[in-house]
Amino acid sequence: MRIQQEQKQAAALKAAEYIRDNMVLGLGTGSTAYYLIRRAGELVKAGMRLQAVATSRSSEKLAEEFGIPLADINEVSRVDLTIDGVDEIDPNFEAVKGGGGALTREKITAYYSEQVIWIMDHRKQVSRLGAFPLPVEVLPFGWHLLSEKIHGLGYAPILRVENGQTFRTDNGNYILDIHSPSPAGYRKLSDLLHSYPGVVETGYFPAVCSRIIVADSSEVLVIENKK
Ligand SMILES: O=C[C@H](O)[C@H](O)[C@H](O)COP(=O)(O)O
Repeated sequence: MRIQQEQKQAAALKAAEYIRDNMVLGLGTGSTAYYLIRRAGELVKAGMRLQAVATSRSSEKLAEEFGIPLADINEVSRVDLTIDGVDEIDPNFEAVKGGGGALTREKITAYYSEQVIWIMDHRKQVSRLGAFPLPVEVLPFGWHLLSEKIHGLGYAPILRVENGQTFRTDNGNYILDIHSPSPAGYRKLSDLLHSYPGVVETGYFPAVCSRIIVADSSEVLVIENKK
């Protein structure tokens, strides 16, 4: 476990080398992004001028704790670089995100960022997406009918529960976690889900990253997305 945390930290520290003075920085969410936010705080303390936009309330709190100036995403004219974690990523840089429920804000921030770096320990790399269920953010209104509809298509959506309570995203919505019977099908499934009223966003991320940074027990690899 400790080794895994060290790998997350190593990937985050490498990614922090891409942060430049005066950047508007998108802060990801999760245990890997934690190390990045902490490092960004150190850079600010050392004199770097940064403005950050957070992909979740938890990352916003961390940014405050580490002294990183925050901006509302609706008040910035650009995001230069977003650094975030992933739950699974395949060799084509397609990813599943949203294990922490932050997928919608993460996707918006990633799409409008000049550059995106995904950081991870090597366990996140898979040959095909599918072992991690696809998180789907849905409106509470009508979620049950939507869930039945998805069930009727042959999937098994599970309403996310945390500490005995229905999980609520930072946007006040629910999460359905969907295991796919066809592991290669997350892109198709995501497109289909977008056609249903009540679906806010899915955790399937096309290859929007500029590069990924992967750490294992011996090295930290920077892999460029050349497409
Ligand atoms: O909603 C959460 C995010 O998508 C995270 O980036 C993802 O779950 C990875 O988190 P961690 O770095 O804790 O494994």
